[in-house]
Amino acid sequence: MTVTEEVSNAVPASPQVVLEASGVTMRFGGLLAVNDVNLTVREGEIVGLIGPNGAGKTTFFNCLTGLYKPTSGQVRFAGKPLAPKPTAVVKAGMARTFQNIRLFANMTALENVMVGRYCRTSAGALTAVLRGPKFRREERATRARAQELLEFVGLGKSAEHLARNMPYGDQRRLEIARALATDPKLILLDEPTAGMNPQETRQASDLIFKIRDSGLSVVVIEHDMRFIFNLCDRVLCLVRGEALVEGTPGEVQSDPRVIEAYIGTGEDDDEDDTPVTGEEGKA
Ligand SMILES: Nc1ncnc2c1ncn2[C@@H]1O[C@H](COP(=O)(O)OP(=O)(O)OP(=O)(O)O)[C@@H](O)[C@H]1O
Repeated sequence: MTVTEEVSNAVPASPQVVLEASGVTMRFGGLLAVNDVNLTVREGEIVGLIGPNGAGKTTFFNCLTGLYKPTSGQVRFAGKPLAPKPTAVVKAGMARTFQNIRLFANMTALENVMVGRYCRTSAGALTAVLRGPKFRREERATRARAQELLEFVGLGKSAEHLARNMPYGDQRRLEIARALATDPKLILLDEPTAGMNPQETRQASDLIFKIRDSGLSVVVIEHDMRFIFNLCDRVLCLVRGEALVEGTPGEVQSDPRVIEAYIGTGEDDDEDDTPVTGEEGKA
């Protein structure tokens, strides 16, 4: 067999596992908010986390990102156990946004992104106070990178706008830019389209594809089913803290247990979040 034949017959290497959560459980007193949930995220994947209100999605996110120390279970990131501390999680290469916007309202868009960048700069407190050459060099680089990220998310022209004066959809993009400033390998987005109009939602979807194409993995919580099923490679549905179904969007959206979980809550009464089936889901 020639070398060429050997190469062409080789099984393509499967993408590396970035995040591995096993048996994650979180109790609040007598309430079991997350029960023995597993999740694997590979390089370049977009994974959706769905479930009715109170299913445990945000609690699970908080366990993954070090805000909560799970009652039991383990989170491994890039092959290593992850300390349940937000700073360690960010340093390891995981960034997130929150369900409610958490920007520095009285800072400009550029300054907000620069704050995200500081976890990757090395100037200590003394250097910062003395404002020596090293500090000034790093500050210039931080500013340039922040501007680059604003352009990436489509906010290049808003750099000097105060965060509080920006339209809602732009504030959400700004949060994403700030999270990207930490140089993550994986970004977790908690309801990135909440409160957005259909045009902003489409733009959010394009932005997430662009983030994935730049080499990151993405985990996203959303109630908007069309958004999730058109975006994700894989979807995990949580119900009452437990993993109900995990699979491709096609598998999850047609699973009767998922449909029942949503209809049972009456959540789709006035929101457009009924699981959609077949071609209906392909916007
Ligand atoms: N800090 C906390 N202390 C006590 N109970 C909590 C806490 N955080 C969440 N819970 C409870 O845990 C359960 C899961 O809540 P969680 O916010 O994770 O659900 P969710 O799926 O993100 O819901 P939603 O879609 O409404 O945001 C709920 O019953 C909630 O009331």
